[in-house]
Amino acid sequence: MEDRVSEPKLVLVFSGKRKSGKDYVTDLIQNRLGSDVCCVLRLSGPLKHQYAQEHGLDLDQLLGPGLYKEQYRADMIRWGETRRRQDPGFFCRLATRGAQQPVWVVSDARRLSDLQWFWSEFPRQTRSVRVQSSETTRQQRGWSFTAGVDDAESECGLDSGIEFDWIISNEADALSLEEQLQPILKLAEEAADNH
Ligand SMILES: Nc1ncnc2c1ncn2[C@@H]1O[C@H](COP(=O)(O)OP(=O)(O)O)[C@@H](O)[C@H]1O
Ligand SMILES: C[C@@](O)(CCOP(=O)(O)OP(=O)(O)O)CC(=O)O
Repeated sequence: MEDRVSEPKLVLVFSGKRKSGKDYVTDLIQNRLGSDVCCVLRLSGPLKHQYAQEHGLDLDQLLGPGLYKEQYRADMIRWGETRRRQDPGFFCRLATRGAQQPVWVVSDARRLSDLQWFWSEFPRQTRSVRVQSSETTRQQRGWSFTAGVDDAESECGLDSGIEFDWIISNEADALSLEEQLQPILKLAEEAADNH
């Protein structure tokens, strides 16, 4: 267990394919709860930070949504996997260090080891959420299949074998996100009230 000033009351661990809308949905949750109550934690944050430093790259561009990140994605995946093999909780620990809000929203779990780390560190508080969109919708948002990325563990590691606590369908013709997120927001508000 880490040395922490305070433990989170609720940890919502999100996963989903590229352009399924993980950032969109997790930002929406944070906007609804407010940044005093809820922080969005990205496991890719410390990964990109360290990768940029070691390779002399522009961190801001790696953190952004543009093509720059995509040029380095396959190599970042390989680099991150080497790190995770030595220590599966490495990026989880770095990403959660210093988080003080009662509700943590982790926007980008990709592998079973990511989820296992949260289940093991915060067994009572952790809930898993999957964001799903069709390939057509993801294509409309700019996705196209890239070998070495979309067929790798980084994108497929949580495709099967997990019973997610919630599955959110992020599609124009699905129930509105407001409605789908209602039980999650209710749980988060209760967790924050008991803080
Ligand atoms: N429900 C939605 N309504 C409008 N735009 C959306 C919606 N979901 C996702 N998007 C847009 O699609 C793009 C990809 O979403 P993003 O959250 O970045 O995906 P991911 O983090 O899963 O790769 C972004 O430009 C985002 O604003
Ligand atoms: C090397 C990565 O961490 C890059 C992740 O970058 P983002 O989290 O920005 O990706 P998307 O939101 O899916 O576009 C992937 C990994 O395997 O760890």
